Amino acid sequence: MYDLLVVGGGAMGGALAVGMGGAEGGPRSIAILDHTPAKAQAIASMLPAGAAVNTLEPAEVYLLAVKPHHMRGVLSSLPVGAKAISVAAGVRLEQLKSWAPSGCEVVRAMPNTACEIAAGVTAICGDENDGALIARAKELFQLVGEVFVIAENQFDVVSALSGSGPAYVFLLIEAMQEAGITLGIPASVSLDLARATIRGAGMLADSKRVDPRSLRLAVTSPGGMTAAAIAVFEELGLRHQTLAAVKAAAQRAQVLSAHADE
Ligand SMILES: NC(=O)C1=CN([C@@H]2O[C@H](COP(=O)(O)OP(=O)(O)OC[C@H]3O[C@@H](n4cnc5c(N)ncnc54)[C@H](OP(=O)(O)O)[C@@H]3O)[C@@H](O)[C@H]2O)C=CC1
Ligand SMILES: O=C(O)[C@@H]1CCC=N1
Repeated sequence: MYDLLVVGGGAMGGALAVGMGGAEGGPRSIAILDHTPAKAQAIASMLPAGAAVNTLEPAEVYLLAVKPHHMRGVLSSLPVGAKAISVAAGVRLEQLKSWAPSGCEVVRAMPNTACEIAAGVTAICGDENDGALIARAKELFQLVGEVFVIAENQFDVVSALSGSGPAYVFLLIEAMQEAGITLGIPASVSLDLARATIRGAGMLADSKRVDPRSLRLAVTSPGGMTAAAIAVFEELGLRHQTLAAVKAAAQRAQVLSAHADE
């Protein structure tokens, strides 16, 4: 029996398998199942104890990392009594449980792709009577970053913040690079500057653990360059845009949930 079987060797399943498989004290054996065997094999080859499999072989825990509309098919094929963790956006516990065979336990997790390098953030939720599986999910996801156990009614907003969040930061890196290029900096230098700046700012915010506003003010000399830039961001509505974007992502979760039922 495998300690963990990851179904779906795409962006998220791959990141989790690589992150968990490479972590000290992680699952001793990880199997990966994907529609495309070569994808599963590529992931397995990166792990000390990884195997690509072609069917749902016995496993202590099944980590389901397929798209929301594939979740019903995968859950209904699980063995009776299986323990499963779904990372699908939007798809609710009630739906997941209704598709799984009898005696299965299912909880939800919302990781992000930084789990691949053990710098992820994962939210977990489950029903009260699934405490043991919630605890196991917590152990697994703590191998690859920070974990928050939250109520399911907060899951869509949390998913929109930390699940999708890396993409917002990558968009900012792209935008900073493009600004540099437009203003005369070579593309590679501009990208290196943007990337290193985001890394340093993230690390500083994380290590200081203070209100990010105070970190911002420390950069923003009155009447200086940064103040000129921040004034433009505020005038163009960065905060409003961010709220609208996070809201759009959270609302999309409801559509994904409805489509998963079809
Ligand atoms: N990407 C991210 O940052 C995050 C994603 N998620 C969630 O993770 C899930 C996966 O997303 P993501 O990794 O981006 O998607 P991908 O499309 O990259 O990966 C999904 C993989 O699963 C395969 N697959 C689908 N059905 C089966 C099946 N029955 N058996 C075996 N393999 C199957 C797909 O193959 P094929 O392409 O041939 O269908 C594909 O390779 C989604 O539910 C998403 O909501 C959650 C948090 C963050
Ligand atoms: O975009 C998506 O739907 C998934 C969920 C969070 C990140 N990626």
